[in-house]
Amino acid sequence: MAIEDMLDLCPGNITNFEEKLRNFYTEHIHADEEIRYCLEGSAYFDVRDKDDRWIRIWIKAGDLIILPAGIYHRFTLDTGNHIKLMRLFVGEPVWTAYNRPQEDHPARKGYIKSVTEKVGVPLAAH
Ligand SMILES: CSCCC(=O)C(=O)O
Repeated sequence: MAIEDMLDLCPGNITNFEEKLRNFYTEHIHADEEIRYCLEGSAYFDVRDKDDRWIRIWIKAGDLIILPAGIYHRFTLDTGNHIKLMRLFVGEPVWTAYNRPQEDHPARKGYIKSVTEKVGVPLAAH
């Protein structure tokens, strides 16, 4: 069963806006895929490359982003200070964030395993 909700993120629109943004920008993983469709505005999702350097992804209206369970990431608004996102879930919505380090979390282990299998060599993957 697929479920969706809407997040309209801008100052004044959300209770505890600053705290939410601080949490989104703290590096973390989720136990499920993070699926987001951008309807308005823009923002950044950051993920890590294999050398643990940040890769910044700028998403804008019409973009869909899917982050696999267990991948370290963070999120922030850009200077437009607004994004409207559809959050899509497979099954019950789960958005619990587990802050880094999470090397023993099952989702993290699963992510490392899948990346290692795809690349064909063991990776200290991020
Ligand atoms: C505003 S959606 C992206 C932020 C995030 O990573 C989360 O939902 O935990």
